Amino acid sequence: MSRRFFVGGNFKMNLVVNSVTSIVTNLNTAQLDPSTEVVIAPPSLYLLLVRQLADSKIGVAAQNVFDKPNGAFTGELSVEQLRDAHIDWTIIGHSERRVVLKEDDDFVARKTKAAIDGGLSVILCIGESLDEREAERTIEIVTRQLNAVAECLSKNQWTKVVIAYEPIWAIGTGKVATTAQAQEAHAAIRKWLAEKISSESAENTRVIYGGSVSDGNCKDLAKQPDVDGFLVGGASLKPAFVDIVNSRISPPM
Ligand SMILES: O=C[C@H](O)COP(=O)(O)O
Repeated sequence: MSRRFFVGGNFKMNLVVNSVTSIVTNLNTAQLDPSTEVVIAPPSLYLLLVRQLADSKIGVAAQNVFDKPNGAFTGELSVEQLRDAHIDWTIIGHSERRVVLKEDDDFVARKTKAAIDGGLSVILCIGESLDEREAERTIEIVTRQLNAVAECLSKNQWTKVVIAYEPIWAIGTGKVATTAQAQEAHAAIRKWLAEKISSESAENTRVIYGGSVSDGNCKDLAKQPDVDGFLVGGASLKPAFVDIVNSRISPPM
């Protein structure tokens, strides 16, 4: 399999200068599986600091970006500003922004296009609510979310996207999807890539899982054939993050 395992740490609206410095310093000195791509997403206030502190092997992501190039958009950051700060990644469409800040599929798609056109790589978050899962609408919902982005992107741009499948009911709840639930959704997303985008994209676009990933459940999830990594929230603030990055290597005897 040619897809490089990917582990993102989404710090969300947590940490202050001292704690963010200590987390990044610890990551710099930790033994991280070199075959795993690691990208951390601090609050925007700390992007410059984290980019300066973090070892070059650790990628840095914004948690969001705006779809306009510049202008009177109070509180927003542009793609150009992120690039200027040597930030190569952004998360887009996290459910906390979709639900709390009412970002719809079209806005998420426009931001994804602006980010990729401007040279960023994107961690594109999709996922269903508990009601939607119970109504067996998971595939319908993630397909709708992906179709909106597919309307905006050219087929070859999907290599710049990491799709993060994050069932909303599993985020921050301690209620992780079972390995079977995760694999089923990921396989459906890969099928969508094959049918809607290209066989090349189905082969190369990474589909990662997010939602209560911990050092206790990551190994089994990582064994699933269509799980190419994780987007980690709460556990990315803890030493357990290193174990999640290293989830595909056995602990020393
Ligand atoms: O972006 C990360 C996800 O929202 C998962 O968060 P969590 O690991 O705290 O459940």
